[in-house]
Amino acid sequence: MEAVGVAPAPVAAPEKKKLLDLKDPFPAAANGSAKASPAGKWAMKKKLVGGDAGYVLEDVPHLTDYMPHLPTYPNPLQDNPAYSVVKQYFVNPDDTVTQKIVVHKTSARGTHFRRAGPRQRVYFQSDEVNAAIVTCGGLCPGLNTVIRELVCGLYDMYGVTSVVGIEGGYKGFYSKNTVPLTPKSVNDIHKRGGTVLGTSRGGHDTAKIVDCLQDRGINQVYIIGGDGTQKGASVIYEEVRRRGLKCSVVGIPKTIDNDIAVIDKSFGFDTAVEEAQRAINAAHVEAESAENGIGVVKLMGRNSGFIAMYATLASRDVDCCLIPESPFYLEGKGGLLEFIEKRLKDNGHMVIVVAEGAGQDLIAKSMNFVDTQDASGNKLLLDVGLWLSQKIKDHFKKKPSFPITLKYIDPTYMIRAVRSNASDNVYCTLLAHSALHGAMAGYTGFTVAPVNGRHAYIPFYRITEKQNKVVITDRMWARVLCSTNQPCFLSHEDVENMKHDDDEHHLHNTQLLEGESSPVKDASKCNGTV
Ligand SMILES: Nc1ncnc2c1ncn2[C@@H]1O[C@H](COP(=O)(O)OP(=O)(O)O)[C@@H](O)[C@H]1O
Ligand SMILES: O=P(O)(O)OC[C@H]1O[C@](O)(COP(=O)(O)O)[C@@H](O)[C@@H]1O
Ligand SMILES: [Mg+2]
Repeated sequence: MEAVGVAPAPVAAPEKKKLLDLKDPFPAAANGSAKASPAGKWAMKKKLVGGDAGYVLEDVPHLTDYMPHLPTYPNPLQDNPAYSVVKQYFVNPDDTVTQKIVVHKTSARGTHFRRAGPRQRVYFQSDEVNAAIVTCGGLCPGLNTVIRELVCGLYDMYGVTSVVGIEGGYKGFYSKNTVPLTPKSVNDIHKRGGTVLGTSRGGHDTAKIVDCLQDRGINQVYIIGGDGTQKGASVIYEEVRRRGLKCSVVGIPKTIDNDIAVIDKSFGFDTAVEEAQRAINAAHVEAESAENGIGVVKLMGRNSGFIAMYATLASRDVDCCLIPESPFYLEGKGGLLEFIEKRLKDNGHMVIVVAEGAGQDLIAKSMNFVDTQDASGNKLLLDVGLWLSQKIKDHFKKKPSFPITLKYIDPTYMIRAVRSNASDNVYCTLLAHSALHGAMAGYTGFTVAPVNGRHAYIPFYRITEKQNKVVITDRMWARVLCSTNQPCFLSHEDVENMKHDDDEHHLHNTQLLEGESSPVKDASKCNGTV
């Protein structure tokens, strides 16, 4: 393997591989010795390793990057009867996971991530570990399962008995006492929605959080949360490294919005989509039973319309799905109101699913609204469901010969407050295990998640640099348009511009190959119904 970049500086790598940490600015510091300069100056550098045929490993940091002489120990799992029957239980140190699995014979091998899983040697002795777990941001089905499996996994697989919970999100590090977590105390929590630790927005104070880690001797911290949380975890890692602490900082991605880049899908998303079906069914039953019945359902999805899109595809009762990524308009030819009228004339009823982040520009314009933010800096949204329902009612009021019955259903918090379903539970278990295997093996500054079905350790910057969005020039959105037969609200010119804007996104975030076009791209007829 050869290094990509400049001025490679060899370091003692975890698995005796010749990994090269490029431009590593971190001098090895004694454990606990804080330095004066701010963490920002030590911002995370990429750790890239090149190989044959365009292979690149975007590796994650390791404690030995800045503490090169750490001792290692045999992994206690090798004596665990549950795992002794597993052939090749430990992950081969050379295993990496490819970001793209659709390739041509001439394609470069491209970006890879380090494969998650247990290593033959670990960097912590069982009785040395003091682990902490925190949950941040909005609720999501499966949070309790991840907490449970971290606690039980550390106990059962690594004999770790010191695990504490941080209550109420990031601010809990410096404003609350910790709660001890044991397999007994977490035994049943996966059967409940929410998070037993509590959560919050805002309150991230890097210095105070790392002071807490240092004061309490916490040397593994598991941070469960969405894009905002992972940004917070990244700066905590930088500060931990700057202070030269032996502490693995591990991110576990959470959000029902499914807006986290690179990863296959975030946990709880499936459960939320399933729960959304109940609201859509209700809307459909109500709509079907009334004269010109319209059911409007608002679903979560601040910046990304994945829940609305998947719930629509799963249901097949939806006539129109509106998401933040696809602008729409109400009045005139090709507009939503014209479409509603036509669908009601054809079918006598209809269901509209709208993601909460859709149409925000339209509402703001009609209300002269000033932007406000939540404690984490997320833009507070206007209620598109109420607004849309009112606009539809106003429109049909002007047509007394066309009476409608509209029911607005807002199940927003219901779809994220439920317990996780069976498949999310299994997913959460694997996530937790992958996370703790990584920490025990000395990796740090990473997020764990499946990439093309294989769990991988992903550097924080790849998770936080952009949000995952529905690509409306991609095949999946075309499937929605096809199933609902709704207008795509775009002119030929819009589609052309979008093709250009989405090209980079396509090649980066989807399995499309250079030069390959998606059906909607080709369907530039898309200024009416597709
Ligand atoms: N850029 C950032 N740097 C540090 N901390 C952040 C950043 N953005 C958000 N956070 C913190 O992460 C936590 C969760 O963020 P939030 O956006 O509310 O939810 P989510 O993590 O689900 O996206 C909050 O406590 C917030 O203060
Ligand atoms: O009202 P809250 O708790 O701030 O949450 C609302 C937001 O939380 C979400 O469910 C998820 O957001 P996060 O991933 O940032 O937690 C969004 O869909 C929604 O806009
Ligand atoms: Mg977020």
